[in-house]
Amino acid sequence: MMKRILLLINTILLATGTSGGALVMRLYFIHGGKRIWLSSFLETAAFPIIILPIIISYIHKRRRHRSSALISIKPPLFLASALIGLLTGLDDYLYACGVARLPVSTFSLIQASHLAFTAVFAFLLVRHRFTPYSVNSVVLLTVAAVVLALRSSGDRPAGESSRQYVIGFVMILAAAALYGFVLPLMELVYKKSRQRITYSLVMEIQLVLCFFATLFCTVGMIINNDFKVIPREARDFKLGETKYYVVLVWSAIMWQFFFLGAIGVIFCASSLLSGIIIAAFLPVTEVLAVIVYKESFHAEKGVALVLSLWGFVSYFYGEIKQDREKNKNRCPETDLPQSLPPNA
Ligand SMILES: Nc1ncnc2[nH]cnc12
Repeated sequence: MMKRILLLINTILLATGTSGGALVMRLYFIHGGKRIWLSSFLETAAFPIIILPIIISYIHKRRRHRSSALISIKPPLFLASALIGLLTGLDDYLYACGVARLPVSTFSLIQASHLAFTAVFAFLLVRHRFTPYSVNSVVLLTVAAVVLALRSSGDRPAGESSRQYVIGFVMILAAAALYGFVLPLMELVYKKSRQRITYSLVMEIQLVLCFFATLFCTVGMIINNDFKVIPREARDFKLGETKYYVVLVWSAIMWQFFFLGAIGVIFCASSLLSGIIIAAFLPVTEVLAVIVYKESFHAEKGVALVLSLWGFVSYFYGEIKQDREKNKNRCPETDLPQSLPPNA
């Protein structure tokens, strides 16, 4: 029961973060923001906010066991999280390059390949067992993103050279592949860990991961002089100086939700489900962009939204069905030996 509540909370965090983060990042670029390293830095820079829930969880633990430590992460898990953090830092940079350079539709198409990469790596790294429902869900979500991208022809942003466009394309594809690798890698780390993984340990992992990703992007910002440019960029920001800083702060908070949600969903369910939620909320982001940024609405966005909701529901229906069958098999009256796992 507790795991179900945690799954719900983390799904909400991931969904809010994936849509909100992308929308706020786009707001930054639309209104005159240009710094790619700064944007990637913001993806993980709000990591100190995670210290608060870690302390709350520690106070709870102390009530039950006087000997509990504030930080329980051991060196092997720390090292693995640090390594995944560095990969995430690189991924953040690639992702920000794509968001800055590509029109939304092309970006969506390539983002969709993210789910395919996650599915392949989940199979290779953690031997994820697919059910007809999860396969159906992956296919529907991929089709949804392709539909979204059908309008991409000829919508290269004004003033952008084709070389810049190709660079953006390659960068976002690399980000999709890398993040499609990182999610199952995290699942593998949970599986192989000698330490028992609890949710408070997941938050510690998030802290270490985001610290190293931020460190990676800080180096990029220093080399590119981003820190010095911030006051000037704020003065020139089309929405005004104060709003510039508000946008930066909200971007950091939204992305923190995204990353905690992603590794939290892996803890409660699987890396594939994280990928499915990210893909399912892609059309939601597009429809929200129509509402809040008055971007043009076309039928493809509506169709993509319906397909992705269908894919999302299909996945959960399969899970619920599998759960029910498992429970039925445990029931004494139907106590026949089951040689085949449900939905195999
Ligand atoms: N760094 C990132 N942030 C948000 N979404 C992503 N998808 C792939 N990489 C990502």
